[in-house]
Amino acid sequence: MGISLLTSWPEPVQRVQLLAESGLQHVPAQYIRPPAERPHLHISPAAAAAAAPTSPLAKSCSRPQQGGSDSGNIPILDMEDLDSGDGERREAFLRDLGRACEEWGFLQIRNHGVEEAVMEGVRSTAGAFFKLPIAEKQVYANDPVTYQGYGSRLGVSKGAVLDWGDYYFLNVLPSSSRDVTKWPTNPPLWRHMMEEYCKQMERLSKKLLQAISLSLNLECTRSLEEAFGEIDMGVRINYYPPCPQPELTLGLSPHSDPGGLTLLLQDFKVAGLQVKALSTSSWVTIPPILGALVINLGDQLQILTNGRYKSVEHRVVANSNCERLSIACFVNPGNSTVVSPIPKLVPKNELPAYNAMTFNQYRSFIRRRGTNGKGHLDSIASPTSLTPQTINNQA
Ligand SMILES: O=C(O)CCC(=O)C(=O)O
Ligand SMILES: [Fe+2]
Repeated sequence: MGISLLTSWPEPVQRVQLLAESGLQHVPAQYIRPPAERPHLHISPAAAAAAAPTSPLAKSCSRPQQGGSDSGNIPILDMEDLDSGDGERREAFLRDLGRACEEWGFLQIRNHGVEEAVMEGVRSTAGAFFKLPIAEKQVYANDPVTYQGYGSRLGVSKGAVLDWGDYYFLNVLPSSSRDVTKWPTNPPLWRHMMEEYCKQMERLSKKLLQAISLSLNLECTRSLEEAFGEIDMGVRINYYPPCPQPELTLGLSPHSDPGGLTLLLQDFKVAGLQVKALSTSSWVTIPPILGALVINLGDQLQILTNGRYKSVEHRVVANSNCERLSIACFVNPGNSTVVSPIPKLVPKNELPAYNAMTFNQYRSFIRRRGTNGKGHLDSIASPTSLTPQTINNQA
């Protein structure tokens, strides 16, 4: 891992929103994925008709524009079952949670306690930022050292295929990691909404970590929180403009999230997020559900659980007629926390499946290389658990 950090992007940064707004009819070459990585969109004549400019946006956007299965069985859990005081409902919730973490690495939750007004507030102020004049947004342009601010690419590999999306990334916790100069002052409510949203997300993430600890039968409800150490939290607002040729590109390349737990507020009008089902390796769309949150496990939880719970590859498909906005809150182990499998989860007489590493080391590795499916996690699997294929992939 002896590659030094680049302090600026390897090529001039293009804002995808500007490209989209220029009215171009073809996706520029650097956004075109090799045929095997394209999303195989099947746009039916009916969907194409619905996409005509005169049709109501919400009608044509709510339908996923994709091939493969529609929603599969990505579990939807009701957090009231956890809080109800009814022992059986609680047990069933923990069992379903454990199964979701093992079989999908993804779930949706309802009745999670995050106020609707706060979700709506953060969504609308975050969206309003992207509508500001470009010069105002450029003041917050980010760099590949901290990633904080207004960005358009992940990773610094020169010549990499780019994603059809812009984003805004911020460190939120610990407070010492915040760069307040990167917190927009316009829209005026932006800071307040983000602060409130993140507070509620932090509370919810702790509750989820406790529930996940219980689902694993760990000694103590706080086992995972303790393994995380001081929580590191970041938030990324993803903005995907409409795309003239969504069948050639992706809004976000396949990746697993590097951290602990991701709490995602999807765009409730526009589908686009897809998960690579562990059972079939096919891409499954996560349907937007108003008021629900998508929860997914990151690589650090796969490491801590010695591979029992999974961080699963996901991607975002672009959309020909609708913009899409999502807000991902990444809850991670502390920067200097050394993460390795929890001993109780390593079978007797076996070596841990992953080598120990601080979260900071892991993250900087990914920030240099950009998204790479699950290749980063495979690369720290301990030699005993490497398959010939993963070894070849690392070469
Ligand atoms: O936009 C989405 O729905 C997913 C975003 C995502 O996977 C991420 O920000 O890591
Ligand atoms: Fe992600």
